[in-house]
Amino acid sequence: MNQLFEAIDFVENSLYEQIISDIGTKQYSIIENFFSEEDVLVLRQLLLEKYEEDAFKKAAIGNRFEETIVKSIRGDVILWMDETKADAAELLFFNKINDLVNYLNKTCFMGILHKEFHYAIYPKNTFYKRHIDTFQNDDRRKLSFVCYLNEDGWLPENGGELVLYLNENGEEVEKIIYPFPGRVVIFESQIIEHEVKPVNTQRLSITGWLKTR
Ligand SMILES: O=C(O)CCC(=O)C(=O)O
Ligand SMILES: [Fe+2]
Repeated sequence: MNQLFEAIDFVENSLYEQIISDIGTKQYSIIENFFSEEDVLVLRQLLLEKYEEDAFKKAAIGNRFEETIVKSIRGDVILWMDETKADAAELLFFNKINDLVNYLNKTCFMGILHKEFHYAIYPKNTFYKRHIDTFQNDDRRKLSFVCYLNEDGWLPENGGELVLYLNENGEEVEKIIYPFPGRVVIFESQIIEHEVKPVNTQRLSITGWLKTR
């Protein structure tokens, strides 16, 4: 009986269906205005406040001794988000994410049980070299999620484009994505190599991963 209720309760969401179909066919999806202008404004304000509080740590891939190597790979500054301590603006963010996750689990049996998100700032002249988002011996990251919090009027000459390296019929193709505010990019963490090109102007975002187990 419960199952019957759930089936009747289910409302198809065309945006989520588009994401599912994109990921199924090309392993990535770009969604414009996943977050409204208002949402972006509030989240950007919050990110900048936290940055000023100096809460951000230099993004690190290894230990201190590897810092020079790290800098030559990635130059962003990150702060992990904590859903259990989320304020109103962050709750708004997590509510949208959770809604999407529930839909994916219900319709595609994706088995997403965990998630992790961090704010990121790329100061001028920083970048993130070509990489894949799964660590060795850890394949729990299923979908990568990036949401851009830049100001309106972000120009291509500001740099900082996300480049996805796609395989189309055996050929490598570069998909260039500008970090326009409100835009969200979702892609298969285990498959898609990507990089962030050098930025000429501070670049703001939230990045996260939807994980199994
Ligand atoms: O900010 C982006 O566009 C991508 C960031 C990224 O690749 C990462 O943090 O792993
Ligand atoms: Fe990445």
